[in-house]
Amino acid sequence: MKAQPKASHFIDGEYVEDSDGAVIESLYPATGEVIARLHAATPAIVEKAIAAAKRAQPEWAAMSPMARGRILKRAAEIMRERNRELSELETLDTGKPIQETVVADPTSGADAFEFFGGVAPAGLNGAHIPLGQDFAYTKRVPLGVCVGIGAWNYPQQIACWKGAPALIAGNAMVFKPSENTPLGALKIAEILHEAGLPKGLYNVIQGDRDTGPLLVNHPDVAKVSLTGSVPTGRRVAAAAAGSLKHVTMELGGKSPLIVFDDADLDSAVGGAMLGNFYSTGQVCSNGTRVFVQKAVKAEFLKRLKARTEAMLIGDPMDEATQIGPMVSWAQREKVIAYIEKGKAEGATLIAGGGIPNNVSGEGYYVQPTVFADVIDNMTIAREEIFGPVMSVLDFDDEDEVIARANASEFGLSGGVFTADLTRAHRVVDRLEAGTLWINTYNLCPVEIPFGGSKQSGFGRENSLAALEHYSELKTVYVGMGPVAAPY
Ligand SMILES: NC(=O)c1ccc[n+]([C@@H]2O[C@H](COP(=O)([O-])OP(=O)(O)OC[C@H]3O[C@@H](n4cnc5c(N)ncnc54)[C@H](O)[C@@H]3O)[C@@H](O)[C@H]2O)c1
Ligand SMILES: C[N+](C)(C)CC=O
Ligand SMILES: [K+]
Repeated sequence: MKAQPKASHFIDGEYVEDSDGAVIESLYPATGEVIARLHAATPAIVEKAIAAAKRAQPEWAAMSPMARGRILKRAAEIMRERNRELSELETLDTGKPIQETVVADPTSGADAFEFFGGVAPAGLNGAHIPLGQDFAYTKRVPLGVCVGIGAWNYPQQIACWKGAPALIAGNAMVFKPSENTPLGALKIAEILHEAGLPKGLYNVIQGDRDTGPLLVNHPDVAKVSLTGSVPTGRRVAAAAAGSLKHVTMELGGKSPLIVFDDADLDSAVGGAMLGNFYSTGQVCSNGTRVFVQKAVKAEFLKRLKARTEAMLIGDPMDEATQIGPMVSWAQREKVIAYIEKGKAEGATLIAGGGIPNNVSGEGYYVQPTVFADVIDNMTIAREEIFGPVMSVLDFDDEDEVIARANASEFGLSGGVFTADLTRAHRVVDRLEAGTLWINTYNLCPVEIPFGGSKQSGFGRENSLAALEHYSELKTVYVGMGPVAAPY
C-alpha cells in the first residue's frame, strides 16, 4: 500500500501496534483506493500513551525554554528539508492539490515549530510585582499532559499548531488525528524525535469519536485542544468540564465576506474564491456568505463566474490542478445535498452545481459552485457546508450588512473589501468574530492569533497568545521582614 506507516501509533518514541483495535482504512480521496490500513487505539494503547507522556513531562519541564526551543527549531528545519515528501503525504491523506500542500501545509507546521522555538525564552517569562518591602513574582508553569484532537482538513498543520505551543511551554502531548486523515501526524512525531525530542513527549494515537472520549475523560490529562465541528466541540467541552480540564475549541464557522462597491473587484473576486475554494472549500474560516453591494453585483458575478469556470479540477498530484476531491465520500454526499437544497430553495446557480465530468467516478469530486440571490434564511446561508460552495447575497448599506453578517450563531472569521480605510476599520470593529481580514482573506501566519468567538469556540492558537492556553500562572509572594502577627 502506497502510504502504509510502520504501525498505527507512535508512543514513547516508537511505532506501536495493537491489532485488537478496530480497522481504520485510509482512502486516497482522488481514487478511493486504500493507501494504508491502521487500527484504532484500544484502551490499552490510550493508557500506554498517557502514561508515557506523564512519565516524560517533568524532566522536559525542567529544561530551559531555550533548550526546548532548539529542538523545535531543528524539527522545523527537517520539515522544510522534507517539504516535498510531507506535501505528497498530505495530498494522499486529504486529496488537497499538491499545488497547495507544497506551499501551505508542512510549511505552516514548520513555521509553528520555528516561531514557538524562537519566542520561548522571552514568551514564557513571568512578572515581578513590587509590594514595598515585600515583592511577588509570577512563573508560567506547564499544565502537564495535553491532548490534541484534530480535524481532517489540515492534518499536519493541526498536529503542529497544537504540538508546538504545548511542547515549548513544557507539556507533553498525546495527539489523535481525524480517522479520515491518520497519516500526517505520525510523520510529525517521527520528525520531532529525529530532531532530538525526548521520548514520550509527543505521542500519536489513532481513533475516531469512540476513542476521543477515552482521552478527554482521562484523569491524568490536564488540557484538551480540539479542532472540529461545533457539535463535537460541545460534547468535548462538556466531557472536559467533568474534571475541570482546560480546553481550547477551534470549531466551525459561516463567516461573512463583505464587498463594498468601491472595492478593487478583481481582488474581491480573488479573495472570495480563495475564501471558498481553497482546500476544496474545507477551511473553517471560509467566507461562505459573500455580501456584495448591489451596484457592483452584476460585474462581480460576471468575473466570478468566468474565473470559477476556468479552475482546473483533477488529479491532486498534478502540479497544474487547482481543485481536488473532497476528503471523503460522506463529505461529498453532504456537500451535494447542500447544493441540491440551494437549488430547491430558489438560489440562482451561477457556476458548478454538480460533479465534474473530467474526473474518475471513484474520486470524491464536487465542482466549485457559486449561488447568487441567496437569502439570509436559506439553509446554504445558515449552515456550515465545508465544501466548495459560495453563497452570494446582495446588500444596500453598511448598517444593514453588519446586522445581517452578525446574525449567525458562528463567529469564527470575517472580511471586508473596500477602498475606504475608515469604513474598513469601522466595519471590522462591529463584526462579531475572532479573526478578521481587510482587503485580503484567510491568511493565517503563525505570528497572529487565530480562533473563534460565539459558537465557533474559544482560546487562541498561534502567536504569544497560544502560550497562555498551554500554561498557567503560579504566583509567589515573598515576605522580606518579620511577620507582624496581632496575636
Ligand atoms: N476553527 C478551526 O481552526 C478549524 C479548523 C479546521 C476545521 N474546523 C472545523 O472542523 C469541522 C470539520 O472537521 P471534522 O469533520 O473532522 O470534525 P469532527 O467534529 O467530526 O471531528 C473532529 C475530531 O474530533 C473527534 N471526535 C469526534 N467526536 C468526539 C468526541 N465525542 N470526543 C472526542 N473526540 C471526538 C474526531 O474523531 C476528530 O478527530 C468543521 O466544522 C470545521 O469548521 C475548525
Ligand atoms: C486555520 N486555518 C484557517 C488555516 C484552517 C482552518 O480550517
Ligand atoms: K484519507
